[in-house]
Parts: sequence; structure tokens; C-alpha cells
Amino acid sequence: MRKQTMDRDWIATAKTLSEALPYLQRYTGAVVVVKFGGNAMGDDEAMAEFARDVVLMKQVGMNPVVVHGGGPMINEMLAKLGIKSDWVRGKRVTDKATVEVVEMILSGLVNKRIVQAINDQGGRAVGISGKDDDLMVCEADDPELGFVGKPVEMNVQIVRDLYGAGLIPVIAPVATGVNDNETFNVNGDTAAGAIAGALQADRLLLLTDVAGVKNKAGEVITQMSPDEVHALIEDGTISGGMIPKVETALKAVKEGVRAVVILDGRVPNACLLELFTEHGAGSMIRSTLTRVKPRRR
Ligand SMILES: Nc1ncnc2c1ncn2[C@@H]1O[C@H](COP(=O)(O)OP(=O)(O)O)[C@@H](O)[C@H]1O
Ligand SMILES: CC(=O)N[C@@H](CCC(=O)OP(=O)(O)O)C(=O)O
Repeated sequence: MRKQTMDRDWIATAKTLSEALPYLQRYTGAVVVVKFGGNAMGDDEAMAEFARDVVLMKQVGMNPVVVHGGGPMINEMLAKLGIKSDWVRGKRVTDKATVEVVEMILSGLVNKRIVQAINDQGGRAVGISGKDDDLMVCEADDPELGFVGKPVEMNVQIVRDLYGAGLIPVIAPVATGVNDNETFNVNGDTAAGAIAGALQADRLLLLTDVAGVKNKAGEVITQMSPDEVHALIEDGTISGGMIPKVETALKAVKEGVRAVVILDGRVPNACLLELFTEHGAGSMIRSTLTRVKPRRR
């Protein structure tokens, strides 16, 4: 009996692998930008699982590019230092003292934790920030927000060079300014969208701590057009941290990213579920004008 169960498990595993073939073929060489949000990071085990998915993506011929957040980790350090933060439309009001903590935590602690996790799974990750090779040059987003950056110039050749050399870029959303000596705190979603747009990525996956974008009844909306997203922001259904996420999605799609998916990064193997199975995951946003294959579900 036990042997029969084991046989069934192995058969199911083989079937899953076999069913992944068309997706593996479709995504060969595809550039997939994955935004790994602070709330999606979880414990060491969850981090290892995420890292394993990224390494698998690379192994099967895709070009994963990780852009991360780290809001909760910044909050923790600011609290230790007794620095208070205010939020406006999902973005942290960032003064001089705050931007120093943001850079220290994002480019240091969080970036290197992800790099290490990927390398532990046999990948070759290299951590950089938006400052390296002037990858992301910013202007102030809004005077009310202080040193919060809006990307105005993208130089993504460094990212292409890294993935072209077999490496997995891991990017912290900290940027240089148009003027000398400026440092900007960039919302992780905004940074991921700008990088995906400049790379003309095939997919942008925004990993977060909810199953997707929810409607008024709390149900996940599996597919949305830009017009539908605008309506949900207008009527307040989309609020807080989800606003920069969907705004990023809209901008990225406009800039040529084929599709953006907002999904729950805490679900085991979230990226693989979205990319390699019939099921798909989360909420997909794409322009109705973009020619893509029908949604797989
Ligand atoms: N319509 C909506 N659907 C889903 N989540 C929403 C919606 N409106 C607001 N949210 C909030 O947005 C949060 C995700 O944004 P955020 O906390 O900034 O995530 P992350 O740290 O992963 O970037 C969700 O946890 C949820 O509380
Ligand atoms: C301007 C702004 O809000 N920057 C974010 C950057 C980190 C981030 O985006 O982290 P999550 O993805 O984990 O939310 C912050 O200071 O928290």
C-alpha cells in the first residue's frame, strides 16, 4: 500500500514536470523582473524557497532580475533609532536622517541577505543598488515626500551585462540624483517597474502579502485592464501600499512590459506557480492593446 502511494507521488511529480514543458519553452530567454517586498520575505525558510525558485528560473534559461523592498526592516531600524516615519499615498516621507537608514538597510542588510540566500541555493547572485553604474537616476518625486525619488533616467546595461554573464542581479531601490551627492529612497515597486520597463521585460512579478488585488467583496481580481485599475483607485477599493503597486503595473505595461502580475509571495513556490503551471496566480494587469497569449487558466 505504502509503495503504491509512493508510486502515485512520483507519477504526479513526473506529470507536473511534463506539463511544465510548454511554459519552459515559452519562457526561454525571457526577462522576468521579480519584486520581492519586505512583507513577502518571511523567515529564513521562506527566503530559501524564494531563492530556490529564482535559481530554478535561471537554470531553465530565463533571466530573472530581483528588485527588493524592505519596508518592515527599515521600520525596525528607525524605531530602534527613535526616528518617526509618516506615509503619504503608500510612500515613506524621507528626511536626511531617514534616507541614510534606508540606504544602510536596503543596500546592506536586505540586499545581502537575498544575495546570500540565492548563492546558498547554487545560484550566482550579485547585489547592487540603483546607484551602481547610474542604473537609476532620480528627481524628487514630490516636495512633500523629501528624499523620495522618481526615476527619470534608466541605464540598464549593467543589468543586461550581469544576466548575460550568467549572474542573477539583486537590486536595492536606492538611487542617485540628477545633482551630485543626492541619495533617493525609491519605493520598491516603483523601482521594479522602472527597471522592467527599461528592460522591456516579458513579465514583472510583484510579490506581496495578499493573494492579489481585491474587489469590494474581497475577492481577488484575476485579470484587469488599465481602465479597470483606474476605476478601482478612484472609488477607494485600492488603497495604501497597493496604490504604488498598481500604478507601477500601469506604467510598466505602458512602457512595454508584456504583463504584470501582483501575487502572494508567501505562498510556497509563488513564482513557479505563476510561470510554469496552468493555474497561474494573483492579479494580472496588461494592456488590452498588447498582443499576448491568452491567460492560462
Ligand atoms: N484592493 C486591494 N487589494 C489587495 N490589497 C490591498 C488593496 N487595497 C489596499 N491593499 C493593501 O495593500 C497591501 C500591500 O501593499 P504593501 O503593504 O505596501 O506590500 P509590500 O510590502 O509587499 O510592498 C496589502 O497588504 C493590503 O493591506
Ligand atoms: C519611498 C518608499 O516608500 N520607499 C520604501 C522602500 C522599501 C520598499 O519599498 O519596501 P517594501 O517593498 O517592503 O514595501 C520604504 O522606505 O519603505
